[in-house]
Amino acid sequence: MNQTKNNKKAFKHRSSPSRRSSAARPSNDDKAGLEVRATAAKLLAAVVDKKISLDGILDPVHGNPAYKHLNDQDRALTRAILLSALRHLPRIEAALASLLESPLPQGARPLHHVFCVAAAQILYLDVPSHAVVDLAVEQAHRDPRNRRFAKLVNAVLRRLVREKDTVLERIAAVSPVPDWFMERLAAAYGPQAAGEIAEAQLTPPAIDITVKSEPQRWAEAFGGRMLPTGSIRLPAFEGSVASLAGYDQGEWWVQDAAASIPARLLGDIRGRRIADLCAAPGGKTAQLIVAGAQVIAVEQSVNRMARLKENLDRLGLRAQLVQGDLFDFRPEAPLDGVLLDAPCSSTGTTRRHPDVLWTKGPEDVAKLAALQAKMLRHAVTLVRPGGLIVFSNCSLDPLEGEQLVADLLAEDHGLERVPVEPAGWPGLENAISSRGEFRTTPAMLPGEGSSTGGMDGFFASVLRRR
Ligand SMILES: C[S@@+](CC[C@H](N)C(=O)[O-])C[C@H]1O[C@@H](n2cnc3c(N)ncnc32)[C@H](O)[C@@H]1O
Repeated sequence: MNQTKNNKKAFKHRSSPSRRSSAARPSNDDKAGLEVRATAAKLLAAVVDKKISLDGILDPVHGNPAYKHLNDQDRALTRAILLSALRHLPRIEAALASLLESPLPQGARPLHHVFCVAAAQILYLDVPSHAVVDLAVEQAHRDPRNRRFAKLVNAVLRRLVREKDTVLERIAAVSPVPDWFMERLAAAYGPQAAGEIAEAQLTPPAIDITVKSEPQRWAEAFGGRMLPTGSIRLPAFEGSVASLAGYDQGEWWVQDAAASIPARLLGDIRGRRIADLCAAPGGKTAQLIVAGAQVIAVEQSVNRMARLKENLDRLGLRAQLVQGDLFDFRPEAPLDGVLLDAPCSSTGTTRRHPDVLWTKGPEDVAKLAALQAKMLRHAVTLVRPGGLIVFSNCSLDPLEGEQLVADLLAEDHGLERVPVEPAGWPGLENAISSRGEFRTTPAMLPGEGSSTGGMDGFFASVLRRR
């Protein structure tokens, strides 16, 4: 009750930095901390309010200037705060709402983001809580839009620190994903599985790699876990993957276990002419080349094609590179197979890209599904009779997967589905549907010992041209 009174007063209170004692002012050491928090709040606003993708904002070359200006350590902290805030946003908002007597004034979005950035650290990150509160209060003081709420920030966040355990218990029942996404998950997978998928997306993913050869030897060398799918799951480590053994020598590449399956569904492709129609950054192109195919990699984006080329160069692999729109791509002769790993809503990758759920909505799913259907109809025309088409993407939505393929088959393009055979992967028994399609979710693949479980949500279907 006392707290409530304080909050009420704090709404009315106005203070200016000049009225505060010098002891309350931040030291030089805190300046970097303040810059990190201010940048995190600004970037959270860009994602949530302006629907800008986090990958674009955090791009080391083309990204947000305030972020690029930070040193490596501060960038890492900013990124960790943002990922945590976005992963847990509905629960953070519920926690704050339970401590505020009345909702923040309309239009107080900058204040909302200051609160969310601080609460993400207090509830979910290993950062000293008193420092988080002090920095948030100072941050509020420094922004004319938030200055009059500085006391409220102080009161609410101190209470959050004191009551952290009870608050965490209280918000555990709050759905961790936005309503639109939970509704779609529940409609597709049923309420229980939808809840499990939503919870699974809260766990940051482990790093999986695909090796050119000798997976068992590499698994032992890294102390990693050999996954039933053939990928190696690395143990937790600090630092960059580029510093690990075999990276410079091009022995392996980073690729989620689920993402490594679609290319393999083309079967024995030694000597076959295969086009990878949406190729960059090239994880699946590399798999097709290593499997012995003559590969044509088609990619529309100039920047992403440059990245694909860099990746193949590092791996010492060669493909014919075609930079351009796949709708303009016509091979000289019909192909033996195509892989269409189409651009999608990416809702299967929310463990690493939690911003997706805040930057995209049901209308994007529908738009992307329509584009994918158009791409798939074109892809079909590129293969010879008897040739295979693998259609895949990392969406969890049937509109971009099961439904899309069923609609295409109903149109009759002279196509038949080739059922994917159950592979007998322990822990992944449900990854092949009764229709013979590959479907994973982040809730699949249990953890083992200290090795994290989970995998990206992926869909893949194999079609044959009659
Ligand atoms: C899901 S990503 C592909 C990932 C890739 N297959 C891999 O495993 O590394 C989709 C790619 O399709 C590309 N793309 C989108 N529209 C395209 C089009 N009309 N023609 C060719 N590429 C396109 C995007 O630029 C993006 O790189």
